[in-house]
Amino acid sequence: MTHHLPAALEALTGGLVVSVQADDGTPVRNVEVIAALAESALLGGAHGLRLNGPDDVRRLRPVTELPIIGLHKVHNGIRNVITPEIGLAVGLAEAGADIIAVDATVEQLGARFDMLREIADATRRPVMADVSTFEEGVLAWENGASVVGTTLSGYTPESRRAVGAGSIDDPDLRLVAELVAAGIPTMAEGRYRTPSQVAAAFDAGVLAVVVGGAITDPIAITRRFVDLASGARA
Ligand SMILES: CC(=O)N[C@H](C=O)[C@@H](O)[C@H](O)[C@H](O)COP(=O)(O)O
Repeated sequence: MTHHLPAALEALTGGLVVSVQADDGTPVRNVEVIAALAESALLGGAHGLRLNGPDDVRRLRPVTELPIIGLHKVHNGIRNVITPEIGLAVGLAEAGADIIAVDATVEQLGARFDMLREIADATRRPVMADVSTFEEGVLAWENGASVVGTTLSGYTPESRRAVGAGSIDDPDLRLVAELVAAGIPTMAEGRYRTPSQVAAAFDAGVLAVVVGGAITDPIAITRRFVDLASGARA
């Protein structure tokens, strides 16, 4: 395995990446609104952005030289799958993404983990493998991923079993620790909601942490406060 850390990942090391995404049909799902949120994140000191779809990547590319992780979500009827086709990955690279995020779950790839290396070769970009379990992280690392993200823990049948008694509301810091212990460059992503959770991931030795909804989803943020309002608790 030839594994050097690509420049775009060097640039993210020790940093916070802000994921700016919105579901179709929500008021935030507008390229200019996404751009405003992303630019705000950059003003706040984000070290990079994670963006869904070539339109958003293309809109933000001239705004920053910091790394952009691009992904292309496709709904498979049950959940969003992340960049399931090589053509979608190439589209993200052409739009200006520095790193391509790919769904690297057994649920999605089955035995086709070599697709990760094909995407890296076709795009000439490092691949971030979004995994849900430790085993998937190892497979992804052995098949050409440059970094592994804990993004999909809790979103596949395999990972829901593994999380078991742990709260599905919390980030999967156990998976983070396992990947780091195996010497795999790791991005902590998925359900990081508080600064202390982010600090815990850095303490565990991750390369970077990705925070999404806690910063960029006003609907989810509002809901969390509303749930604590006395009227809702009655
Ligand atoms: C599961 C899935 O499709 N995750 C997506 C991956 O890009 C995004 O919807 C998440 O917002 C992102 O991973 C950041 O996570 P959080 O928003 O929990 O901080």
